[in-house]
Amino acid sequence: MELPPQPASTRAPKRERTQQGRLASKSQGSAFDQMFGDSPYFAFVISEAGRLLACNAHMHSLLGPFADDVPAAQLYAGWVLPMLQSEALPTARMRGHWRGEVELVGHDGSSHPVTQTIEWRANAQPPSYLCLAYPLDDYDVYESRLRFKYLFEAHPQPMWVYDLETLRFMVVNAAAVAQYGYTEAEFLHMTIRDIRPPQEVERLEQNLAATPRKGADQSGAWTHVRRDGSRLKVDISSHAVTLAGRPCRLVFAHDITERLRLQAELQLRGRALEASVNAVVITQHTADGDRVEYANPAFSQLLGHAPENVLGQQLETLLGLQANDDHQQAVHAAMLSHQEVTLLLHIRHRDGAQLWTQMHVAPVPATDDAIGRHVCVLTDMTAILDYQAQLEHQANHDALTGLPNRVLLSDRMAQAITFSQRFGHSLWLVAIDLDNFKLTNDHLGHQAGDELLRAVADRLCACVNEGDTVARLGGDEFLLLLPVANQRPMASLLQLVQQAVAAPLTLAQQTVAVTCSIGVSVFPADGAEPEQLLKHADIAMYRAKEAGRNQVQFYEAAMHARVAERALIEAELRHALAREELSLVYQPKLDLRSGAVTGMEALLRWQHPTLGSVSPARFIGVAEETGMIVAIGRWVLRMACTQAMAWQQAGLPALRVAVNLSARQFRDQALLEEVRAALDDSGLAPQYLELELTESLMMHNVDEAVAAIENLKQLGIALSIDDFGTGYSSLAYLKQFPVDYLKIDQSFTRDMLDEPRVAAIVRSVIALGHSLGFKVIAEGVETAPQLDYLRSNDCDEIQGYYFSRPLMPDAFAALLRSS
Ligand SMILES: Nc1nc2c(ncn2[C@@H]2O[C@H](COP(=O)(O)O[C@H]3[C@@H](O)[C@H](n4cnc5c(=O)[nH]c(N)nc54)O[C@@H]3COP(=O)(O)O)[C@@H](O)[C@H]2O)c(=O)[nH]1
Repeated sequence: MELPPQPASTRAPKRERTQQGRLASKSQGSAFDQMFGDSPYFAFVISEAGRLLACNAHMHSLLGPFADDVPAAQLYAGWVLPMLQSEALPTARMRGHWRGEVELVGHDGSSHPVTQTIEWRANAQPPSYLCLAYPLDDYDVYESRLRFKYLFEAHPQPMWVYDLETLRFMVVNAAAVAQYGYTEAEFLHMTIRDIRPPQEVERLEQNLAATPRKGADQSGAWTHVRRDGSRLKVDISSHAVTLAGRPCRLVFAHDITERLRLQAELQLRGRALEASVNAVVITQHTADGDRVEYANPAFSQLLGHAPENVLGQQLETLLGLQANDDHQQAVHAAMLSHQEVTLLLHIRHRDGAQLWTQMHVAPVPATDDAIGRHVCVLTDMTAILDYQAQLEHQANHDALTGLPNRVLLSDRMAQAITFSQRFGHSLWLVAIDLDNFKLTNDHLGHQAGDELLRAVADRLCACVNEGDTVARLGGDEFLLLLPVANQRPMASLLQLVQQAVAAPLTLAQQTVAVTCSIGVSVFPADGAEPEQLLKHADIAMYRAKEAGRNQVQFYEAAMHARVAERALIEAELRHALAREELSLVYQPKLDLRSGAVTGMEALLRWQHPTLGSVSPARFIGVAEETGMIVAIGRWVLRMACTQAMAWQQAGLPALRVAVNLSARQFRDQALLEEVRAALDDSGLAPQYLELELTESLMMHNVDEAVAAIENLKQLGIALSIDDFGTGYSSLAYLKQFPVDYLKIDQSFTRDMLDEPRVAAIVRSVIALGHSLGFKVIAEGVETAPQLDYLRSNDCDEIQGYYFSRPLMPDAFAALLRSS
């Protein structure tokens, strides 16, 4: 019920009273007029909202006039209003009626103590309170005041009346005593200034100055001080009353300290929600889903919806969840679960972008069991999950080619083995290693090498089916994991892989073709464990390399022994130089026309304490692959020069010593300097040193080989092409090499008398060598017919067991002396 200011005390003109009478008739009908129109009592009707709906003529003439829609509060003295609000109307509403003494006031300020009954008429149109009041006699007044005193005293709301002129407290109730800590007696010696802090006194004075003597009801928030000095915030409502004939004000002081504290706290929490970087949304459960009741700015920002478009919307729609997909169902279940649930959701931004969010759903406890509201906190996990996915990808994939790496391959192998076991299929592991990749890398640069590896990766992927795995294990090693079901044509697949890898490509403006060596192990025949299968595929691949590269080898148990031997050789060879287990033997070369010894080839020997004499065929390849050949070759070069010089110094004929140069040595940047140093340190004149280079070594990168050979040649040494005929030589290139000798490979010498085709090759090589200005020497000459054939076909020199096996230095010196 409102407490509006009381209107000025003026009587209404007759016309208004008539209108007011009509107000009563309109609202309540003639029944009200018939019953109460002429009554000497006050009869009136109050609406539910506290407005005067009708009144009888007695009331209108004595207290009115009343305008339309008058607040009922205007009919009563100020002190009555709290009782009316807190007791009279609620009791009438609850029990049907209420009876008590109140004070009605006329517009002229006249006071009318009355006994009033209030009846709640729920069925009236509109539902309303019917109020009947009749004046009190003196005893009634005394009794009424007594009742008021009790009500005042016992009321839980702190109240007092103060004198408007002296500002002294005239009466205070027990609740005020409790709220402020003063005794009643203390209060009665105080003024209302005494409960104000100094800074509020001026405001009080201004307020009092503005308060008319019998002025309006007032309200406002004030700070008061208790007896102990502590402060409290109070909501004051003050009403003009007359006590002991003096103008006073009745004051209600409602302590709102706690309410303000809670408000401030709520404001703070509200601010925290608004400022939160996490999206917070409150939903209300309805028959058609959970609808947004509140959403903080972070929620709008997360999903790209304008804040005003979010309220009232279905949460699942805003999250962009598809009906009945897993995430939508998870949200739905969480909302019905009555529990706090945390979900990881794939949601959709308004622009369609997919986002990963963690959504914590907390139900807000409702008074009954019904599902009410939920507070949902959404944390954007997109960046962290993307980062995790990136890390996971990096951990499982090769950075250069993007192919699965060894880690992911292990996983896939384990899965594939399980799958193959379950369905009775076999599984092929195909280890692929590029042939001479190192050469490409060194000659064309790492960038070109990387490009080659990427191209090979793409080509391998193009060869296989979905469900196969192409992995890169590092360097130039690739692996295919191929489940074999339904008579898959594996032979043609391997052929396809070989062809795909070997197809020419342009790298660093050069056309390059790289072959590969392939090793295959098969599950379950070659092993049941991933590691074992990998190892066996690897062994087969090494076998393919050993067997001349560019071929496919399937794993066989016997290969294992070869691998073990290779590992042993490698381990022991590392110490061979330091332990002085290496030595050189020398095999003479003869001029076919004169029969004179023209020179000798230095050949390496390894005498191991337990392995015995280890043939170069067993260890040169290992030395080459591991890079040990560089140090060993340097030693051979120095030793051969020193020995040749020693023989010269010993008075033996000055002969040229030939030293084999491996591919690794040839590519070594320090080679030129090492040859120069070997000559300088030994004192051997350059024309007495010959380097034997293999054909394949020279043809790999012709331009670089030509440049390197020219540099060596400028030292004044001789050069020969070893094993000629076993590789591929372009005649166009051959012309460019400033070499001295072509050396016919011993396999041709061996077969030339038995195979006319080989004999024809030998004859062509001799002719070719001569046409290019080279001398031709045949190695591996073991018989007189071989020697005769070579001589009759104009070969220049020979080397072989027919004349001499490779000899120890002393034996070689003896041979020289005797020849
Ligand atoms: N990079 C280096 N390679 C070297 C060095 N020393 C040797 N080798 C290479 O090892 C391969 C095997 O050499 P080896 O066992 O010494 O065999 C050589 C001769 O003993 C053998 N030979 C000579 N005459 C005959 C014969 O009439 N019949 C026959 N069956 N074999 C014979 O031929 C090998 C010489 O070959 P080549 O070098 O091609 O002239 C071999 O490839 C060596 O090159 C070294 O220090 N560094």
